[in-house]
Amino acid sequence: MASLAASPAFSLLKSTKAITSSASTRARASLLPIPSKPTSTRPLGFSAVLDNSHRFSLHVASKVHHSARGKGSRGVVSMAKKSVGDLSSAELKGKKVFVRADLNVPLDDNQTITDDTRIRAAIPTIKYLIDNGAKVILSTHLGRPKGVTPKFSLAPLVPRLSELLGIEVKKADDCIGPEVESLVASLPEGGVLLLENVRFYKEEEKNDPEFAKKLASLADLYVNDAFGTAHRAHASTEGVTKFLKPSVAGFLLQKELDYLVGAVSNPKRPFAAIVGGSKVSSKIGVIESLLEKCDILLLGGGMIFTFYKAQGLSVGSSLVEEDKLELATSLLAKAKAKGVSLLLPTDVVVADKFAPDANSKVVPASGIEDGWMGLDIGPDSIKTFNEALDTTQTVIWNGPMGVFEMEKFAAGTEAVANKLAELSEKGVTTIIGGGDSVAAVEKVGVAGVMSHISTGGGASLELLEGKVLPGVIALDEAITVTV
Ligand SMILES: Nc1ncnc2c1ncn2[C@@H]1O[C@H](COP(=O)(O)OP(=O)(O)OP(=O)(O)O)[C@@H](O)[C@H]1O
Ligand SMILES: O=C(O)[C@H](O)COP(=O)(O)O
Repeated sequence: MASLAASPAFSLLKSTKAITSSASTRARASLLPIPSKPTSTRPLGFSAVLDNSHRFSLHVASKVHHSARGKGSRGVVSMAKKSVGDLSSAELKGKKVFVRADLNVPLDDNQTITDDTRIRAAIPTIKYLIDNGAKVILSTHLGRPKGVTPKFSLAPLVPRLSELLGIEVKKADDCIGPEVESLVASLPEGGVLLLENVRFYKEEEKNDPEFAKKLASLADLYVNDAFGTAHRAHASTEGVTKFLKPSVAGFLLQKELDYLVGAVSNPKRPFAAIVGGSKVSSKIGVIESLLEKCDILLLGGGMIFTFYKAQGLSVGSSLVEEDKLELATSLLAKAKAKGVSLLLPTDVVVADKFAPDANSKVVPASGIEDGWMGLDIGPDSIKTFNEALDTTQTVIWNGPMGVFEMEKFAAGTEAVANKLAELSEKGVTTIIGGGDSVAAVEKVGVAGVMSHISTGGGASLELLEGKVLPGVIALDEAITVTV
């Protein structure tokens, strides 16, 4: 951490506070005290805790009504989302269950699935329903079609789904209407019918109530397991819940919430966040939200040059968002005020052009010359990041450290992937928050050892920003009261 570490600016960024000092405060802050007299006017707010069984609970402050309690008494009303696992065999046997999954998988020009992660992730919920004698009506979107578009048909998904489920999955050519209704009527217990791409109807994305009602009319109850689409208020993710009860969360949705909300809001500490990617502008919300929760924040990727420039360093022709210099300064100040140890890379790999065959060299953060652009973090930074990560118990990662698509600039991203794999094997909770970081851990071949890899890009970013997802909030609550 040679030059930058020695600079006054850098030392200001380092926390002087013991890393664990705020842990208990933060844990307490995530509990809602039961008020001493009845109230219906508490401010709107959300917080999340993991209970002893590691189950995510969403606390909806605005909806809490309590009877009088003695002054000073504390308790928690847990409004966890009801899960498909809460439904017994008796409640499921013979029932038609509308399952919204996110099977929006990449297909190549031959209509071959190039990554089946999302299909595999949807299997536990479907299997649970099959094993309990339900009739599964499976729905998803694929791509962003404008009307009926053959290349976005779900037909290529059927063989893989059938193989993974070990049964012959039937497919409908539509997602509503008489043909679908008759296929549903002939569905046996334990059978699966895949409806055609729900986005073939523009009413889906418009969250049209009449369309939602038609989808709902096919089934007796609703399971949302489409985490990747939970940030969309669409007919099959949100509208349908108004017509189908119960409406519950699938196992994948539950797991995503457990990690991206539960483990992040109430982490084993020290808790580090690693944020990279191209631009600071697309990660402002995530950084601000994580600054409230983490002990260590490591920044990498193209966004670091905006931070460098804000500190008066030369950045050559590196990616810089000129209109975000003040924001970068304020984020650094915020980290300091919050006692978060924020580490910026102290050296970078620079290139003379944005190309795989560019000339490259390693320079200190303060040594980027005109005509050169930073495309990866350097070896000193990797070492310092690794040392910081060695102290942690929970790590969340979103966004690559460099232009990892080009071999010459992939070392920083691959080093983080390998470090997280090593930590995960030692029992540290490691969460990969979607997007390109997922591609990076897959490229390095360490995806299997991470505690959690999110199946949602936009949805995981929104959750990490602290937003409430429409597809989640619409589901039934399983209210438990703990005093
Ligand atoms: N120093 C850099 N200069 C320019 N681009 C960079 C740099 N470092 C990383 N990138 C690019 O940033 C892109 C990823 O940024 P993005 O903000 O989209 O991250 P993400 O959140 O992981 O991805 P997604 O948008 O898919 O969720 C990669 O394509 C990578 O090549
Ligand atoms: O791939 C995704 O992020 C989800 O399937 C959501 O797709 P969308 O961005 O087209 O809504």
